[in-house]
Amino acid sequence: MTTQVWGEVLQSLKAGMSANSYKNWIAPLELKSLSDKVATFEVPTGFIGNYVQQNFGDQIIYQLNRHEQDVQRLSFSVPEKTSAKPAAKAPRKAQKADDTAGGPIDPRFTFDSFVVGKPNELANAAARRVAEGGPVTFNPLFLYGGVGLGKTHLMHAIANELRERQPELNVLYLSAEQFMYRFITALRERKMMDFKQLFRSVDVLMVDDVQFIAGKDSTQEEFFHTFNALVDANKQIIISADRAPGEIKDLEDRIRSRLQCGLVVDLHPTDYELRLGVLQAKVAIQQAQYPDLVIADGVLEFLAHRITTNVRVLEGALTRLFAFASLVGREITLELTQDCLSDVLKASDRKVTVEEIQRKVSEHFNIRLSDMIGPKRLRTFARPRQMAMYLAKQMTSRSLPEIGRRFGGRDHTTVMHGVKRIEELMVTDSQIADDVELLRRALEE
Ligand SMILES: Nc1ncnc2c1ncn2[C@@H]1O[C@H](COP(=O)(O)OP(=O)(O)OP(=O)(O)O)[C@@H](O)[C@H]1O
Repeated sequence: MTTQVWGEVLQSLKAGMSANSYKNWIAPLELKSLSDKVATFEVPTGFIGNYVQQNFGDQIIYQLNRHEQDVQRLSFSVPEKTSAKPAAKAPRKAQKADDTAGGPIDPRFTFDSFVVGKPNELANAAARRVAEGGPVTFNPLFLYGGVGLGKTHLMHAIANELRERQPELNVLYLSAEQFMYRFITALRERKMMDFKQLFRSVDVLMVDDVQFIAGKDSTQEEFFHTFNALVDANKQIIISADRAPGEIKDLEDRIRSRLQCGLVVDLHPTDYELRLGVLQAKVAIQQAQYPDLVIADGVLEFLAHRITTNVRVLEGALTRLFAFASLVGREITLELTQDCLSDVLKASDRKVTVEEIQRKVSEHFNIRLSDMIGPKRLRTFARPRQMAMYLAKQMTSRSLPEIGRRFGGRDHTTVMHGVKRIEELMVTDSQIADDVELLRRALEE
């Protein structure tokens, strides 16, 4: 397998998991060989190998096969030099653990670079309040929401702001996975006193993706003690998770109730305005890198409508688009966008089908579905039909001939004509523009 293919597999894996999981478990993998349907990786420690096998093994095999590699099993090996003589290495490791107890803070994740809209305004306000570093008013601050909606970004923004305002504060950010990893290492190396001391000496503790410790009894136990010690000492704790405390399964009740004691705020799924805002902000950053690139009108709006999954996917799509356009040296048009991002667009429009669009539009105009699809040319039917064709073109990745087939076997030129007609009317007739927007929103829900 070429490095390029492995690079693509890594990208696919990255898209399917949290940034922390990727960083902690997948990035350290070094593919050594691939033969007899076995992919062999070198890993820094046996623990990582076992962990990856149990938790990500199926995903890795699936993605390898998706990229045309015939793999049925994974094997992990630890290179000689790191596995040998653990006793001799112990002091160095302990030293390193102290230096890098937390994950690094990304300097790009600031409040300035965080775009605020209705879905995240409360979370943003709460995070800002904590970042002011005044007296602890709510403890913990519990941020939750779906994948890629900005939990990690907000936590890093708090850390960045606190470090600037009060550099003397000991701010520790780490993922729940890292917490567990440090805990297990401390147990194994009989360094529990160091571990406890380290975590009890912080002024602000941030633990990302806390749902990860659910079902892991001894880690939960240690987390509980750390949490209590810090709250008792009036130190700020900030926690994030992919769901509300009450919905995390296999979490001990005492931890759950502790987590609910402070302020619990959620990041809602993005809406169109927020997505567009994020895109505009990211474009400004990208254009600093590729100053010659031109982006055609309507491209950002198209992306904001079509990629509704989460901000990470949106951001990834834009980066890819810019890199592609700079390689081919062309303006970013709608066509180029559709070409370059066909897979992302396809994946994110699974939700809306042409049939749903037809149903919604016929309900909206109070006509029968059979009349929309049928041959009648009366404007009462033709206009809604054209609107449904337009929405199908915008909101799904179906080609014009495919759309035509779903509209009673019409030719692709008829669909093209319909789409154009609606585009023209949207400029001159505000009623049509409103109808389209209303329908689009209804379909996105
Ligand atoms: N409102 C926003 N404004 C600007 N960028 C954002 C916003 N929301 C998310 N992002 C960006 O999207 C990407 C994913 O966000 P982040 O890693 O914070 O998500 P998350 O909620 O922690 O996801 P996960 O559960 O996968 O860890 C980051 O690059 C982040 O900067």
